[in-house]
Amino acid sequence: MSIIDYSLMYVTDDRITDDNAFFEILEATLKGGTTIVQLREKQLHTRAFYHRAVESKRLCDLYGIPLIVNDRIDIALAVDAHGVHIGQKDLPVAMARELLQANKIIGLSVSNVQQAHEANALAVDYIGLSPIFGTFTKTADLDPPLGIEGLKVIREVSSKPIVSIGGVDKGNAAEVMTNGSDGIAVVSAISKADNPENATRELRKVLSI
Ligand SMILES: Cc1ncc(COP(=O)(O)OP(=O)(O)O)c(N)n1
Ligand SMILES: Cc1nc(C(=O)O)sc1CCOP(=O)(O)O
Ligand SMILES: [Mg+2]
Repeated sequence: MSIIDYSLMYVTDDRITDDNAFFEILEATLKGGTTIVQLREKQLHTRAFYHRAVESKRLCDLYGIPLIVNDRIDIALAVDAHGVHIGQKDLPVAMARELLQANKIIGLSVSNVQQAHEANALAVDYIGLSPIFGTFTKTADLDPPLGIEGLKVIREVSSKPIVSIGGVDKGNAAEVMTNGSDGIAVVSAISKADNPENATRELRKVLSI
């Protein structure tokens, strides 16, 4: 697989129930230059999730941008996505790697130093540092924010690319990058923007990409 650019990950917003609005925002951020997309659905039943995945893959392919699927390895395989993002309570990484080909991306959530150490020995392509700041987007099962100090500590420990998530926006993205992140993952900074395409361009500017 070609080198993946983790610098700006758009994580889709599962609060958007209307498909037209959902795909309008996805296409806008692709036009604006998002570098990777994570399809994240926590409420949809499998069939509806699959349909969103099929259309998301079509759009991402059109713009030449990799698509990964949150939690659901079956759906990632079904649509030939570029990979998955899994958490500490999802399938173990070793099993995920067995189910996926060696060239698929696996991202793993890391919320403390011990998990960062453990991830070094796992077949993961990047770690999702979660959360870096407070967020209103995800309320259940959220660890305490690590902050910039936590990011610095995990940067020292981790041999993997770090993608920071949680409350990241154009006001703090530069600080997140200069303190050890290889990329940012955002929901609201794009999905709640008046103009998601411009918001994506502004984030790119802040990231100097
Ligand atoms: C880039 C990135 N990092 C962390 C997460 C969180 O994943 P997880 O812990 O599995 O929680 P859910 O997203 O499934 O609620 C992520 N999605 N992306
Ligand atoms: C999907 C997700 N996971 C998180 C974690 O810390 O595990 S925070 C989060 C949502 C991030 O949304 P926003 O960019 O709107 O703050
Ligand atoms: Mg998960």
